[in-house]
Parts: sequence; C-alpha cells; structure tokens
Amino acid sequence: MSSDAFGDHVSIVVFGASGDLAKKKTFPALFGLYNQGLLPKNVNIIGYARSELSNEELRERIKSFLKFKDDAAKLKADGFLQLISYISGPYDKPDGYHKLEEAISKYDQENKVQQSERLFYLALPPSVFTTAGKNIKEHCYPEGARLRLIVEKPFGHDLESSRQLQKDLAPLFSEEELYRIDHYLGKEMVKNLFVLRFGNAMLSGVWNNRHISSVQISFKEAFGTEGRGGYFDDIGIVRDVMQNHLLQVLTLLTMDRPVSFDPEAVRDEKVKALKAFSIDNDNILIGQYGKSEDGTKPGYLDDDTVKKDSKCVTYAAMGININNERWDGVPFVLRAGKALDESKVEIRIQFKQVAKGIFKEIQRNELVIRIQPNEAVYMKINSKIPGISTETSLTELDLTYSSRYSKDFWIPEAYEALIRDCFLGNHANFVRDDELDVSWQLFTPLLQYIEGEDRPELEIYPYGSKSPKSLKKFLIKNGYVFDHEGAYQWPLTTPSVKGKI
Ligand SMILES: NC(=O)C1=CN([C@@H]2O[C@H](COP(=O)(O)OP(=O)(O)OC[C@H]3O[C@@H](n4cnc5c(N)ncnc54)[C@H](OP(=O)(O)O)[C@@H]3O)[C@@H](O)[C@H]2O)C=CC1
Ligand SMILES: O=C1O[C@H](COP(=O)(O)O)[C@@H](O)[C@H](O)[C@H]1O
Repeated sequence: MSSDAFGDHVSIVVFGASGDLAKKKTFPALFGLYNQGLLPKNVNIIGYARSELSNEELRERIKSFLKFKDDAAKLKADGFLQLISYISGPYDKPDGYHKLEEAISKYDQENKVQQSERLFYLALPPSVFTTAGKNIKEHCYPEGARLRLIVEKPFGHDLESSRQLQKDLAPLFSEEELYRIDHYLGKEMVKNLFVLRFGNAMLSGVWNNRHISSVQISFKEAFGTEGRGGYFDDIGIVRDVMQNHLLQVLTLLTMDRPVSFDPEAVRDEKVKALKAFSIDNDNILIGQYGKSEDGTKPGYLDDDTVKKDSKCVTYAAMGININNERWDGVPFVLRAGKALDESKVEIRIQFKQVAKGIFKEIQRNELVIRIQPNEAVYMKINSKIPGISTETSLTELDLTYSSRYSKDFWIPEAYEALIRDCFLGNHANFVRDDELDVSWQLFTPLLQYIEGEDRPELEIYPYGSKSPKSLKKFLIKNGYVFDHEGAYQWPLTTPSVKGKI
C-alpha cells in the first residue's frame, strides 16, 4: 500500500448529497467499494446539502441506485446505508460547516483517531466550488488533519474561467490535496491502454507514423439531452465530453512511455504530448439532432428547457494533429454525438496499406479498442480463407472480455476505481492543473469559433441516425480508408469471397 494511503478511520463528506451525481454515482461507488472490502476499515460517511432531509430519507434515496451483483451484495446494503448520516446546511455560511466539524471530531474522538483523515467530495455545480472550498478550509480543516478534495468537472467553461477557478482554489488547497475527477480515466479499458501499448512489443514497435495511417476516437450515445437540456445548452458536446474525456483518451493513446507509474511521471508525459496537439478550425463538422425519422423521438429544439433558436452543438467531429516526431502526418479524429443509433465508445487505429504486389486486393489492418459497452480489443487482420481456397479474408484476433474472462472478475465502475485511488493518495488518474490549462488552450479558440458569429453551418441529423450524413466524407478527408463493401463481418460465418491472392 502506498505511504500516502489514508489509514483505517476516514470521514467522507459528500457535498451536494441531495443531487443527481451523488445518488447515481458517488454513493453507489462507495457501496461498490464497501462490498468489495476496499473502503478504509472504518468510515464515517456524511451527506451534506441545503435540502432538509433526515438520515433515513437520504438513505432511501440512495438505496434505489445501489447495484447488486449477487444476493450477498444485497445483504450488505443495509450495513452500508447505516454508515451514512446527513447534515443540512448552506454552502456559503459557517453554520452547517460547524455541525460538520463537530460530527467529524466526535467520530475521531470516539475512535481515538490520532490524525484526522477527511475526504470531501464536491458533487456540486461549479458555481459553488470556491465558496464550499473556502468554508471547508476555514471550518473543517483543523491543524494536523489530512484532507483530500475531489472536484467534479466542468473545471471552467473556457481558458479564462478555468484559470480563475484554479486561482481561487490554489490558495486554499495544494495540488496534492486536489483530485480533479475525469471519470473516463477510471474506465477499465482506458486504464488498460498503458499495458496494451507499453507491454506489447508487437504494438509498441508500430505505434507511430511509419505504420499507423489514421486514428479515430468515437463517442456515441443513443439518447438525447432529454431532461438535461437546460444544463447542456450552455455546454454543448465539445465541452461535455471532448475537451475532457476524449482528449484524455487521446493523450493516453499517444503520449510517450513514462519513466515509471509514479503519478507525476505519468502526468509529465501527458502534458508533453498535449502540448504537441493542434486543432484546425477548418477541419470540423458540427451538428444538432432533429426529430427521429419516424417522428417518435424529439429533436433537440423540442426540449422546453432549451432556447428555441439554440445553436447548441450535439454532434461534433474534429481533426487533431500531433506535431511531434512520432505522430507528424497522422490524422486523428475525435467524434462525439448525442441521440445516435447506439451507445458506444471506441478507438479505431488504422494501419498503412501493405504493398499490393502478390495480392489482388488486401484490406488494411485495424486495431479497435472498445471502451464500452462490453470491453474488447480486436485486431482486424487478413488471413487465408480456410481450406483449398487461396482467397484472403479480413478476420480478427479478438479479446472480448465477456468471452475471455469469467464473470467472477470484478471490473470496477469508473467512480469506484477513482475514489479508491483517492483513498490511496494516487493522483495518476486525476487531472493536474497544467494539464487542464493546456487542454483549455487547445479547445478555447475552437469553441469561440463554433459559438461565434461566423460559426460553421450546423448539420441537422435525425434522432437515432448513425451520424450526420457528411461524416463519411469528413473521415475520408481525414485519412480513413473504408473497407470494401462487405469485406468484413463479425464473426465471419460464410465463405464469401473477399480478395484473391
Ligand atoms: N449528474 C451527472 O451525471 C454528472 C455530473 N457531473 C458534475 O457533478 C456536479 C454535480 O452534478 P449534479 O449532481 O448533476 O448536480 P445537481 O444539479 O443535482 O446539484 C447537486 C446539488 O447541489 C445543490 N445545488 C444545485 N444548484 C445549486 C446552486 N445553484 N447553488 C447551490 N447549490 C446548488 C443541490 O443541493 P441542495 O439544494 O440540497 O443544496 C443539488 O442537489 C456538477 O459539477 C456536474 O457538472 C459530472 C459528471 C456527470
Ligand atoms: O460527463 C459526461 O459523461 C457522460 C458519459 O459518461 P459514460 O460513462 O456514460 O460514458 C455523458 O452522458 C454526459 O453528458 C457527460 O456530462
């Protein structure tokens, strides 16, 4: 265990305990860790918010969001819920913080805790981060205590507001104490990128512009902003998932090998990679969903909580260049959209064409890393069709987790993995201040362009479609070569002719 790990007695305070994130993610993640025996031995969990709630009311709220893998987990739920209490109070006045301090000190005294250890989780709108931070520092951080503060995205709206937020938080908490959460960094397959890349000579040797011809990172959601339109309208898809989640994935995919797994070594390399990224404003496709073709699903503008003439971007695809020796000339595309035909997040790495020579027709290799759903890594490779045939077919080397690993493996949810890292004092999967700054430097000019007077045309795509119509052209422009029609099926079940040697 790391020497920074919290000890056996920890107070965990969830701010915004009455809210959406707390009930859907934070408390269920704490339960998941409790169920696996991965919380510190003895925890004191306190929910804090302005709403008047009793302990029992908060527990009831949380209960319906707990996930049970088996009956044994169900049996543990009550024990977990009994660890939770609730304190109601404002974020901007000391009253509630005094009550909090009292509750934590009482717990520490009862348990004869030598050094008080506290984790504060701010599941709050960003407008309240600084106020809550100031009050926590002033009223709930006694001398000698150890404190960690988890902050939720968004970390600002653009470069300026992000810098302001950093400036406000910096005098209150050190970088060591701050844990900026980007939950994509807790996803199993995102965490696997290091091992796949740096643990396989077969991949690390070809991880460059000599072998790779293009890369796409794609995020698709099969639902729109229903019910969250009010929140989304000022944000748009670029801030919502691209400036943070997809950029993090791109960084891990393209950074150089760190000297160790030490969090600072990892984050130093990430920042170095990020600094070489550039976005060309002319190489972007933006869209907004309209009604589904059969009229049963609403268009974005049908949501009463959004402005009637909103130009909010619900789909975007953008080309990114990486201006370093390893990646110069390789087109990278990030694409993300709401209200599409399926929910899926994947990385698609296309390799260069082999010399045709002996082959009449041969497809390119692709390595696909599916982050969700159903984690998988598969490599599309050419192989001879079995038997007397001399034809080639595009098939795959397949590592689909559900068929390779037994269901008994516990794959933590992203929030479970990250909260555990925080207990352990491991910052590697959290966003460092300089990393955040570079990401906003990269995205702010693009956001100004797509939200400004001279913004490009929004392409309207029907709810439930695969993508906006012009995506195919966009991908071709960005170096992606489509397989010949029908060249690939998964799994290959018919001996259809693909290409002749
Ligand atoms: N919900 C999600 O799925 C995700 C959320 N996030 C981020 O997590 C944070 C919390 O999100 P979420 O739970 O959805 O937010 P909520 O809008 O549900 O807010 C959480 C709680 O904060 C309090 N609150 C709300 N608005 C204000 C306000 N204007 N001033 C003071 N207090 C307020 C409310 O509690 P009370 O009134 O009782 O004090 C509310 O229950 C946000 O930063 C969000 O961006 C990140 C990823 C996903
Ligand atoms: O941060 C966010 O992420 C979710 C997608 O997360 P996932 O773990 O379900 O892939 C997205 O729906 C939401 O709009 C965004 O705020």
